[in-house]
Amino acid sequence: MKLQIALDTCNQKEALAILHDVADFIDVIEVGTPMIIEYGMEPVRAISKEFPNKLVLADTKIMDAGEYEADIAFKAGAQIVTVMGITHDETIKGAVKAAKNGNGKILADMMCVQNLEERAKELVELGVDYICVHTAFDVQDKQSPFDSLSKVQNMVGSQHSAIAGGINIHSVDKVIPFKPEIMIVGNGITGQDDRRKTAKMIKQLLV
Ligand SMILES: O=C([C@H](O)CO)[C@H](O)[C@H](O)COP(=O)(O)O
Repeated sequence: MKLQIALDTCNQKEALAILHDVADFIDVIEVGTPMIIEYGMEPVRAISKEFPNKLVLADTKIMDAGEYEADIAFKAGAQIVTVMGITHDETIKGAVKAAKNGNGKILADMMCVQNLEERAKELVELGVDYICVHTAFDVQDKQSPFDSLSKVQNMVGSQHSAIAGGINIHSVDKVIPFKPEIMIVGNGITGQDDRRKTAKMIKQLLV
């Protein structure tokens, strides 16, 4: 199980400082969507250069122009790029093509997908590597991603599954029994007073 840190609401300097603090316990570094909206691919370039031994994920949440947009992120140094699972198959196929050309992987974000199991199966058949059940920031006070994880795993297996959305040290135990390939934690690490200690504790729970 890989631990992915989501860097959402920081600038590049802050992101690098957080990463130097916690990198020992992190497998995948996510340059989050808010960061990409504010700074483009620059943090992806800088972080992949600074941490060549970590996987870097660009949370582009691609909805259209799959090949063109995914290609931009792979060329900037990302090894994993995200696309919205709800979008057109043509967009998914384009992103998968860019991943093949860039020797990278695609993670599909299942936010807003209603037919979760059916769509997860289709996406893996289209060549998507990871299916991520995800509770959006904006609805985390009333929803959680935990129940969706087993549904996805029943269709595509744990090796293709990922989970995100409000996970923290107190809720990790709801994820561990399912052993998804990637568990994503944003504010549950970045928003803590002692980020290094929190990241270490979470990572220790995963192995
Ligand atoms: O993808 C995310 C969100 O949609 C904002 O772009 C977050 O990176 C993801 O939810 C993980 O962050 P936390 O919910 O703070 O753990």
